[in-house]
Amino acid sequence: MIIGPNISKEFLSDLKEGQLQQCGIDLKLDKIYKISGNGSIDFSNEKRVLPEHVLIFDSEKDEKIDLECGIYVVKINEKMKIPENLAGFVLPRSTFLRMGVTFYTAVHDPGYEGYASYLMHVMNPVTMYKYAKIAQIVFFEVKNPNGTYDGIYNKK
Ligand SMILES: O=c1ccn([C@H]2C[C@H](O)[C@@H](COP(=O)(O)OP(=O)(O)OP(=O)(O)O)O2)c(=O)[nH]1
Repeated sequence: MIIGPNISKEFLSDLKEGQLQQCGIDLKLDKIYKISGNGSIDFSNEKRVLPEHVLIFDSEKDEKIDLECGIYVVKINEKMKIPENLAGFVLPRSTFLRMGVTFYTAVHDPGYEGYASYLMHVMNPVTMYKYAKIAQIVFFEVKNPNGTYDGIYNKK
């Protein structure tokens, strides 16, 4: 069952009026990065190397950005702290899909704390303004979770 926004709003910081949806919560754009260089990954993560993320937009300083087609990494403005019995899933706002833009996202684990990042695929040029609402997070209960998240992206 989805945990409704009147409960899940407690897991997110910096919420403004107008972010609560019917079953989830809209997330705001904070920063946009270009990916530069290659990544590397193996089974144990020993050989994990992340490519460089080059900052091209910061909502704190910039008003808007015109984005060409391509892929970008976006960081959201809300700090989330997920309870140990829940997980979060993020979907793009349908407005972005209608514009030819989407976000690829992974599982937000029980116990995760931080500012999440998503891959943004711009398939049709778009102008984005600071703190635009980009995607929606919904939370689900996890029965018998296998511990809580304590990986390299925690508290980032
Ligand atoms: O699209 C997403 C999905 C999740 N997260 C955050 C929350 C999640 O709990 C954490 C780690 O995600 P995941 O477990 O998928 O990462 P990993 O690549 O397996 O990293 P690790 O080796 O630290 O588990 O990153 C994001 O920033 N973006």
